[in-house]
Amino acid sequence: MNSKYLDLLAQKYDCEEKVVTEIINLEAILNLPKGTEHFVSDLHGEYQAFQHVLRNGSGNVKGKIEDLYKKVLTEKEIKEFATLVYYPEEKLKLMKNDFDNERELHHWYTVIIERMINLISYASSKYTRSKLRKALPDQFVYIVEELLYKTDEYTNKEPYYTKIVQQIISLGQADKLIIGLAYTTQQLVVDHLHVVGDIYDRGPEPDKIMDTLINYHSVDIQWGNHDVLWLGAFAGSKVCLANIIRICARYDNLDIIEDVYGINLRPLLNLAEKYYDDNPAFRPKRHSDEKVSEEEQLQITKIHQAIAIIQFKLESHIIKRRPYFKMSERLLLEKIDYDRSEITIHGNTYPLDHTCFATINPQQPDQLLDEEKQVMDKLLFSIQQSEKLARHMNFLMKKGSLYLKYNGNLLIHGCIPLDEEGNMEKMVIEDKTYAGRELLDTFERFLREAFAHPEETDDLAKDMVWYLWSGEYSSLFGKREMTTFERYFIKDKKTHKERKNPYYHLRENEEICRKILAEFELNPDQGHIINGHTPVKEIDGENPIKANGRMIVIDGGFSKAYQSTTGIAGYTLLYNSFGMQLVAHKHFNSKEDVLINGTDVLSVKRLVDKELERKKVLETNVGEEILQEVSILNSLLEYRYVK
Ligand SMILES: O=P(O)(O)OC[C@H]1O[C@](O)(COP(=O)(O)O)[C@@H](O)[C@@H]1O
Ligand SMILES: [Mn+2]
Repeated sequence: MNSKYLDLLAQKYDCEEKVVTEIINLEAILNLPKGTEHFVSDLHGEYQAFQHVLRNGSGNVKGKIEDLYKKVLTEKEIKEFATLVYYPEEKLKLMKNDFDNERELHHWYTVIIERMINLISYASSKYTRSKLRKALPDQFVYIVEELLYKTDEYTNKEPYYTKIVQQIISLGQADKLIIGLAYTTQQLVVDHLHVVGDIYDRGPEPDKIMDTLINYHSVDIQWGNHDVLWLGAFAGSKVCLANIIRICARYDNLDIIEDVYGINLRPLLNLAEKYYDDNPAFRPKRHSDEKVSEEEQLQITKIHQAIAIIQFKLESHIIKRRPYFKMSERLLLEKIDYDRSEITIHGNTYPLDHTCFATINPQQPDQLLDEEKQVMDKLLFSIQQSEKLARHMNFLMKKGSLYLKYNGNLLIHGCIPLDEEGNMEKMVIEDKTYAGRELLDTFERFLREAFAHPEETDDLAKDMVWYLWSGEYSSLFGKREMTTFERYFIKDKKTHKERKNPYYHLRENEEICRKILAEFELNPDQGHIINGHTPVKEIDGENPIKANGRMIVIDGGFSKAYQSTTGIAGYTLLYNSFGMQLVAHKHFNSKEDVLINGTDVLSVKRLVDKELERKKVLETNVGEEILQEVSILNSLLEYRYVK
């Protein structure tokens, strides 16, 4: 090993004992049980529902409480305790109303603090003390450690501990301590979080999800098609930008653009007011619980049309300059007979409804008006200036990838494009042919290049991001063509259908899944493909565990817009040292409902895989890294200290 490097390392480990201690520490960690991984996907801006799943660790918190207290507490007490761990601030407020006097309250504090300490002790039993220390509330580390590690064999210390707890209470610190301990528990029950794509779009609060993830102790993200659309927009792709604004208008979420990310929509509104009117095809989808005034709805409807038409024009430019995208069938504006108000697609002619083509010149239908160009320039300028969006997008890049190999599993939002025979589909990009893993790596390279050059708007990397959103061989889209235009303007529902990539029926087949795992150099006997993107229609009896357990689909639809078709409100997956469990979540009503009624939304847990022997850190990705560190430290020991 390079001696310069070892010299540098020796500055940190400046005596033999330090190196030896670290080696012993790392070796010990390798033999601990593997930490619990938590998989979620398709959050689609549903911050509240996501918070709940995160806070209860997909049922893990309640499970641990039950292990400890099933025999001593009633079901109601267990529910109350669990709710206190999920939402400590709010639940404390509610609980405190129940006590008639201070004495009763103090007694309750004493009991609860002891239970919480027990719970933490249990939940942290597979971690090192140092890891636990990092998870403890800063201001109480010393006190909590005293309480945690009390060995009271000789009962000498009993009064000492009782005194500590009483002091905390009488000094008015009990609430703070309980809140801190609740968050520590939440952190301990899940070691690492995987977000298998689609944080953005449809729901109202993707920004809050991003803030939560930024503050989360350990997370990775596999980008979803909606996430790359946002990345593309921020990175300079105008067509991606038009798309995100269109989707926000469609779902009545323009305040995300305007208020949350501070992007000025005034120029777009002015354009929209000038050329558009009311149009039933473009009215926003209402949030069930919110009322939009008629005036506001009309404004959104106009913006929605203005940005959709800009999007269709811009798409046409990309399709023309990238013939190898093979999307000429999507040059829809050119397939319109503007006099007859008809369109011919795939050889069939359909009447057009609810048209809004005031800015389109039939001779050159994809030409943007100067006003439209200016609006897009201003929007792009504004979006690239947004500090908050910059923070969120940089994090998405830093923690994200198109797919991830983690502890033997393949995590991917969309699909691996396949043909009907199950072969990896090929795509030619600038005269080179790619397929399978290589195609995905190429897509990711383009995305990173696009992000690194926000000043470019029309280069291949930028166009590629849009291809990832809607191209036939995109691993994120997974469908043959996106029929947005048809859904706005053509009645015939046949034209709305988006044909899925054969992957989506072939993934039921174990051999196919094994082949995909092998393509990614993963062990097909042990690995799983963990997929998001397509809602599992449990209502129709669809099983999220496919291909003899090799394939697990965890998009059950956090997205409210999709819950009526799925029948549930999302799947999540837990993978601990004993194996993998799939958790189905029922519809999440509200935080208030949980607080008052203790209704936990998760329902059935299903076993996916059981480990024959408890899995250790040694057998994980983290274990691999630790082994490398140990090897480096051994080199240092030899080079520097062993004479
Ligand atoms: O329901 P909407 O808003 O029309 O969106 C439909 C579009 O969303 C997509 O399903 C992509 O979003 P998902 O990744 O959530 O499936 C497209 O295939 C489709 O064109
Ligand atoms: Mn998706």
